[in-house]
Amino acid sequence: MNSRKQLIAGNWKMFMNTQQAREFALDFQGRVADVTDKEIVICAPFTALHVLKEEWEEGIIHIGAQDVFYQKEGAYTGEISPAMLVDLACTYVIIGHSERRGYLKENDELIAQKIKAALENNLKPILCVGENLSQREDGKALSFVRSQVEKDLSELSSSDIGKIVIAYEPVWAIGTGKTASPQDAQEMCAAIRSTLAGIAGAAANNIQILYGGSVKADNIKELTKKKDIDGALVGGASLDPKQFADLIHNA
Ligand SMILES: O=C(CO)COP(=O)(O)O
Repeated sequence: MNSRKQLIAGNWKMFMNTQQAREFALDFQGRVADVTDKEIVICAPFTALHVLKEEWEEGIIHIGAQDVFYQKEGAYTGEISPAMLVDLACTYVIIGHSERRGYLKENDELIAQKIKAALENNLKPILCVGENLSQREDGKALSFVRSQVEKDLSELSSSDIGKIVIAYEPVWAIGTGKTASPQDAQEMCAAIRSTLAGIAGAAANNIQILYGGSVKADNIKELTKKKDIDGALVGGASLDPKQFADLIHNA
């Protein structure tokens, strides 16, 4: 038996200005007010976080950011510290998304530092891992993702590893309408769990592992039915309150 609750997180990426965020916030909260068996998170752009704090701070919807820096404060132009996110009522933060690894050249060492800093400030990291298409076609997906997990968690104690969330997001499935098959997604999430067990022991059993990549209201159920898939990290389908609420209800 495990104590894993389903977690459905939206990643708004670089969408939603403050007015759109407010309209979403007001509409969405009523649509999911009945959801008690799942955790719901919206990871908004930094510029919209204060709006979600104003609308949701007392509610059931958790607020998250999409990145964080690893220093407490200082001369780091353009960066945002973990404490600044806590000040904006964030409890989650996405770290190591493939778009940042790709466009911003973030490497495993930097990602490991960010995870450690987030945990020191009681922010729950959602660590994103996943292979690209050529790694999948070459049969290297499992070994690549396993090594990402090991490197990105290398700075952490076993008890800290127990506090994180992992999102398996195959790069080729993001924003493409191509979802990994439930079998392939399950195989990878099980491999991630066994890697976690290797480094953190029994804590691995309670770590939420999400799938991400073209998740929609009509394909979520077949994914979350799988034993090691504990929810989803959702991009495009989290931008519309009705669509995202339907997805959560179907999960
Ligand atoms: O990258 C993702 C979430 O972090 C997935 O995006 P899509 O759901 O738009 O494919």
